[in-house]
Amino acid sequence: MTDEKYMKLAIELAANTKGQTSPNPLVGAVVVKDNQIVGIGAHLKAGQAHAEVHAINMAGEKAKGATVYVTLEPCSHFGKTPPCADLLIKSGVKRVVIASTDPNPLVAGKGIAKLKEAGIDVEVGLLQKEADELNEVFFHYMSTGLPYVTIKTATSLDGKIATATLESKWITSQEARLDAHTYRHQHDAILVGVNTILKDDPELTTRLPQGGKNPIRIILDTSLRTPLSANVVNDKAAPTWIVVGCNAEREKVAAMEEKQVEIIQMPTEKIDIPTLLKILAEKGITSLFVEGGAQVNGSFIKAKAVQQVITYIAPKIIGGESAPTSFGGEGIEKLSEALELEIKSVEKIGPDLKIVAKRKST
Ligand SMILES: Nc1c(/N=C/[C@@H](O)[C@H](O)[C@H](O)COP(=O)(O)O)[nH]c(=O)[nH]c1=O
Ligand SMILES: [Zn+2]
Repeated sequence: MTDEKYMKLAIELAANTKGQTSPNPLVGAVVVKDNQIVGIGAHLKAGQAHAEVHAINMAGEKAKGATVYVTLEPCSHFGKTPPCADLLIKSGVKRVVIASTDPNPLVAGKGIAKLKEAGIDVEVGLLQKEADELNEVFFHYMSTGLPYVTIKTATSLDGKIATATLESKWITSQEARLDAHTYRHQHDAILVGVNTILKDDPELTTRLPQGGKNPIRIILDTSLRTPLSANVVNDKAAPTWIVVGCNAEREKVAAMEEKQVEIIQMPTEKIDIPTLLKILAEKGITSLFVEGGAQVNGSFIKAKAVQQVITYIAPKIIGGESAPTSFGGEGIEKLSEALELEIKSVEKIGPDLKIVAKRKST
């Protein structure tokens, strides 16, 4: 098998733990000796063993003189677990092939330097593009200190998210709605505006046939209009945080806290998205799934606080100039101010279309 084939396996191992490792990166490792795979591993959960540890443990004695393929530069600092670079040196591997270098300024290049000093043959950059894409959330969070934001919209062919009388259930198909739940599993938190709570009383949980992690539920609700009877307040299916302005009534705040809802009070009357993102990042949110509605989506676009937009389009025409579209707010005047993205994929999901678009990497 060529180097590429082993690195593809390591990337595959990492890709399959998506949604499990946050706030840590996705990492896969494969140990090969005399053209035989003698150990494989992936980082499974933050705080637990790194991918290299699982793979080297599985290889045992066979690690001596072996080649290790790892999707991210081995760590060289004492985090929750001892450094992988030291483990690789101790286990006597001969060669280490790395896809991505670590973006964390504290570690970048240190792991590679340690391995080279120990006389290990190190090669960097094999399938780096695929491996970097895998960790776009982790790299974004490390380099900006802010959560990676995905906005999901679901519209008719003519771009409406509801009729003029605000009926919206359902525009897209069951298959498309189910597909969106994969992103709920993969993101640390899901965010909607209070209008969605008042209109749909949603659960905002991950209901995939194969199961999945429920994201933390974040509600933007400046004057705390979320009813105490709402699903997200009572079902205890996941933590619920409600973001309010500084003028939210103290009694309402107290009543919500009584029900174990966490209230995030902004220092300003209105909710400022960039300030909110900093607060969420400090609370460990590395990825945020924004499911609208139009007003909330509009505020994220205005703040240019989005990395990925996922649009589901149903082959239906709703019409009506007052029927709402995906992005509310005042919008832009000049086309040159439009948020530029690039389309990454277009696919059919049941009768609907799914378009994934991403911000051009700056
Ligand atoms: N109206 C539609 C959607 N609407 C999305 C949100 O407005 C819903 O309140 C939210 O998905 C409900 O979450 P739940 O209670 O956890 O199921 N989303 C879609 O993909 N297609 C639609 O046609
Ligand atoms: Zn490590």
